[in-house]
Amino acid sequence: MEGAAEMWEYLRRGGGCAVVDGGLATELERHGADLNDPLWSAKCLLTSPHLITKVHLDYLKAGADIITTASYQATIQGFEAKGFSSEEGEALLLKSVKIALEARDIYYENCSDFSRDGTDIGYEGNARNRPVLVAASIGSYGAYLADGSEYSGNYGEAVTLSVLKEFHRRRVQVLAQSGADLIAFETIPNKIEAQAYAEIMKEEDIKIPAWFSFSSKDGVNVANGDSIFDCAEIADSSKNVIAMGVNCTAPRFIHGLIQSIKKVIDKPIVVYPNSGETYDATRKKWIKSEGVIDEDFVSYVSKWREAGASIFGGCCRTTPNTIRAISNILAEESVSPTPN
Ligand SMILES: C[S+](C)CC[C@H](N)C(=O)O
Ligand SMILES: N[C@@H](CCS)C(=O)O
Ligand SMILES: [Zn+2]
Repeated sequence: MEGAAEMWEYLRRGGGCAVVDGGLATELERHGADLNDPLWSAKCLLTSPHLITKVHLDYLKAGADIITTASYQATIQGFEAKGFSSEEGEALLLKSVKIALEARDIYYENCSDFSRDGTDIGYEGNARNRPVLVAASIGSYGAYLADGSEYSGNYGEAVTLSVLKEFHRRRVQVLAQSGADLIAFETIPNKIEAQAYAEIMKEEDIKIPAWFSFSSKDGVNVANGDSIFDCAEIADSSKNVIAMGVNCTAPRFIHGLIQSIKKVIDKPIVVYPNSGETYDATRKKWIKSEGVIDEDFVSYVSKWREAGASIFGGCCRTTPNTIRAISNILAEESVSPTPN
């Protein structure tokens, strides 16, 4: 896949849309992983890679077309803080992609076993006429800080554009050569970090495409208050960016954000909200938001599609059940979108 045109074609082959997986860390925790660690879900790369494989497979079986790797909070700097060398850190980044690629192979193999002898082994949703994509996750600098800053985007004045570029550069280079199909820059809380990613991809002549996905706390701006229109312009002008959208944001904010993004870009729009709960970074726990009810957001997916989004999934506190429900709703609708 090279540019947004190929992404549109990929979507067309799936009836106009695609399904991303749901919360990876959420599922790792549900299966017993303790993520109370600065590496958060990336800790499982060290302690329980088999669980990561299982979660990828569960999402593929639930109908995900795109799976995201366990590298959200995997940074070379974070691994170094644990005593690893930079080479070992790079190897762990590559390991996150290898696990996802292997899960995809297992899934394909089981799908073809299913069609060969007709035995139902639980691999539903396998009537695909396009490949599963592996998206290498890159969490923001705020994710590395491990204090919930990906929901504030306030990094302080010392964290300039060039600081962010040097922080992210090597990880982008390593993941671009990992065998992943694309890079998912996730939970971006401000404009400067999107700018840093766009400049790195240009300067390093990154050959794989990427999506930019932002976090928001109000449905109007991105998390730190920067304009979503400005962020969309950065995404629009980067050749590598094949989709842009919003993740780990409360479902009630998604509709308005899609409408804003749609005003600026012609590229596919990706949305994968969280459950609407709030993250307590001190206790590393999710807390029910008071006074606001985010009903089960799966019922909003058709409206989001009408508003112009075409890639749907879930983020923190969503599960394979969420993804199965989204996949079923989209399969029922299946009409081709047109670029705006
Ligand atoms: C998307 S948040 C829930 C990831 C975890 C956070 N960066 C932390 O380390 O607490
Ligand atoms: N891909 C990450 C995003 C966290 S905001 C996860 O699902 O755990
Ligand atoms: Zn999330």
